[in-house]
Amino acid sequence: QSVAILGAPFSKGQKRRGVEHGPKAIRDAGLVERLSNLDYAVHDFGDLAFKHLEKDEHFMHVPFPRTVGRANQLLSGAVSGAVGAGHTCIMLGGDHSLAIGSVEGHAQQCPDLCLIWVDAHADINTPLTSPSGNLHGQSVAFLLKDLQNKMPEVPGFSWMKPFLSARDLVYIGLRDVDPGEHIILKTLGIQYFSMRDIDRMGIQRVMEVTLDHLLARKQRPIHLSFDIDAFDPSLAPATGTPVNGGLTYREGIYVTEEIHNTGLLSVMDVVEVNPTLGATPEAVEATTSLAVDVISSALGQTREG
Ligand SMILES: N[C@@]1(C(=O)O)CN(C[C@@H]2CCCCN2)C[C@@H]1CCC[B-](O)(O)O
Ligand SMILES: [Mn+2]
Ligand SMILES: [Mn+2]
Ligand SMILES: [Mn+2]
Repeated sequence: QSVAILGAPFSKGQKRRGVEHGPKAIRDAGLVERLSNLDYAVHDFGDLAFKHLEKDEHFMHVPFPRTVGRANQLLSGAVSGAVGAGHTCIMLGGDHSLAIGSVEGHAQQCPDLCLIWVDAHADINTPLTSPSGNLHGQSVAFLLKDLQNKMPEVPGFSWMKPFLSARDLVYIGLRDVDPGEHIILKTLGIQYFSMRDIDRMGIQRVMEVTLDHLLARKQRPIHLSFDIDAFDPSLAPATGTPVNGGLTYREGIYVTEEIHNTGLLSVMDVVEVNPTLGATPEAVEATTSLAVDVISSALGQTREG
């Protein structure tokens, strides 16, 4: 059992400073020690070195398209290499635009992967529907074959093409979905469990239906893309787009325990931890230790010893 840690100190998928410090903050919260205690051989690959491209004009109202595209091209190669070397890979963000490269690199090794997106947001805007232009809110749209006819050619992304089918994706934790995203979710028939669904069904049933939807027909590798803002802001305040009414600690841990128990977790992203946005050091520490807890749980740390 070996795990690779990949730091991705990147922030240009959104406009707030500080999320590039996420990887260091999560490591400083004791990630390597916690995973070593779980009997993993831990390979910390350090942080990727992202170049900021000089000329990188907006595409429509989308900022830094070439910088984001190039960062994801680099990340894709790194994730592909780590998975190809037989590691379970933990990608530490950085903003959620990094999921483009993380999932794409994973799919190079595991083309039949399925994707579980844990997030307050759907991150499925296209450049045409996005209210902000920020690419961290468009990541999924770059991955889906089903959206190809709705996506313009964004400069910086010619190195990749969409590969994921809508049926191979499930969302958990949605509570702030833009109108354009809602239309896409409904049109593509994407399976999602909003916070309302969690209130109605309970997290146990949500995980049962999620894993049945994705794995009943065929067992295959899981990519878990975990946005820390899926948690209630009272638990994870140090993040860029907090939304009230999020996952409890126990719901989040149950999600990752169930995913661990499939034995199929292959890559996990933990993104949008922004240590500069905590009001106090305690708020930052709460957020970073929560990130370490969910990673540990996804990798087999149990509550029952
Ligand atoms: N859909 C969004 C986008 O900008 O595309 C708009 N939203 C912010 C907006 C604030 C006002 C009320 C409605 N929501 C952020 C989200 C992206 C989150 C990216 B993630 O990686 O944090 O999930
Ligand atoms: Mn601008
Ligand atoms: Mn997100
Ligand atoms: Mn989010």
